[in-house]
Amino acid sequence: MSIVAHLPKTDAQPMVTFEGVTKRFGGSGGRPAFSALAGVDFAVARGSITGIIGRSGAGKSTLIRLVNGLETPSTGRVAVDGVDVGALDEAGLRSLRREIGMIFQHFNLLSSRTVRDNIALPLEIAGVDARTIEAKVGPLMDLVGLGDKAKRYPAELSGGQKQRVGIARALATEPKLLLSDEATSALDPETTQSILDLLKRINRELGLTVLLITHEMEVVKTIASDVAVIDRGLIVEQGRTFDVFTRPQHETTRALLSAAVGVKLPEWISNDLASAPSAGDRAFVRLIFFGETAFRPLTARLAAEIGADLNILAGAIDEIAGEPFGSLVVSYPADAATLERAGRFYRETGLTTEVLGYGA
Ligand SMILES: Nc1ncnc2c1ncn2[C@@H]1O[C@H](COP(=O)(O)OP(=O)(O)OP(=O)(O)O)[C@@H](O)[C@H]1O
Repeated sequence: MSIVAHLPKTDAQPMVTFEGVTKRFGGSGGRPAFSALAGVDFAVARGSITGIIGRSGAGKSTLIRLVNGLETPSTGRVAVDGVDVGALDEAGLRSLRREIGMIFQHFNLLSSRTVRDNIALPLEIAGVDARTIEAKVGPLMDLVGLGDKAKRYPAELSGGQKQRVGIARALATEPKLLLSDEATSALDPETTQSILDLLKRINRELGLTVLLITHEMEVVKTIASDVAVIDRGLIVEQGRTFDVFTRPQHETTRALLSAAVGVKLPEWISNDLASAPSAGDRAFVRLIFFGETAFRPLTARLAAEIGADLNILAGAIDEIAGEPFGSLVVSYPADAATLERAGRFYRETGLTTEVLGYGA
């Protein structure tokens, strides 16, 4: 066990840390090795809901399997609550896994067991006595809203109800960390929302840290306080969800988010835009409102600054990790005098803008 395990735990100590983690698969029998993780440094803050997003094959599942010791790093170190996962023996891994709950896309319930018995399973495996199990399972069923379904079998439940059983089962051993592997990907939008509400409530009320991997940007946008973007085995961007989603820096993040955040111009306009203005062109600009700017009447002032020739083409108000965020696409003449006036206005007001291009 690592020496870090003996240090006092503070809020500042992350729940999970990845330090220089690489993971290679294969490489035996003359086959080339494949590098699924290429050097990951990353921390999951205690009490956070942290999302990991990335395209298919980017390394999300590998990352999460390293946390509960289903995989071991080729190099580097993964620690959960200060404990080096790679240094644990079988008994150590068993006790670590009791402290980590996991929920899955396809729920992984045992079809021959009732709701109650599915939730009790991890406690039975841990050797907990029948009376304690009885005392724990009832409140767990109530917590996930299935108090009246104890004797039902998985086949009798909807997808959302099955995931609620999965969540109750994951919480049975009172874990400090919940890993979620695409837990809402098989659910419709309304059911997804109710499961996300439940995860948010569990995070808040039980203080449980949640690490989730997903290809659904909406999931991260709705509940994750923090996010990391993984691309070809590397974390290319990480930070508070609001910051990363409103000001994405990396090309992969921008591509993943393009449909999920703010507004887009219709393609028939955006396809024809040039990167520099020609005579008589208009500038197409996205204005982004957040924090203080979300509440100031800046559009009216911009119109006053630019004159009557301001077109509002698209707009949306959104919420990211509980914070309001608005975006507006406008166009105005791209002559030097107007561009200068608009630029001055953006500098003075601190408004965030993105020039989409120039066109007729
Ligand atoms: N056991 C394994 N043996 C060989 N290659 C593997 C193994 N596990 C994963 N890989 C490869 O590592 C890469 C990352 O896989 P991983 O499952 O972590 O990606 P992912 O981001 O979770 O993708 P998805 O969203 O499609 O599940 C993929 O190219 C995958 O084929």
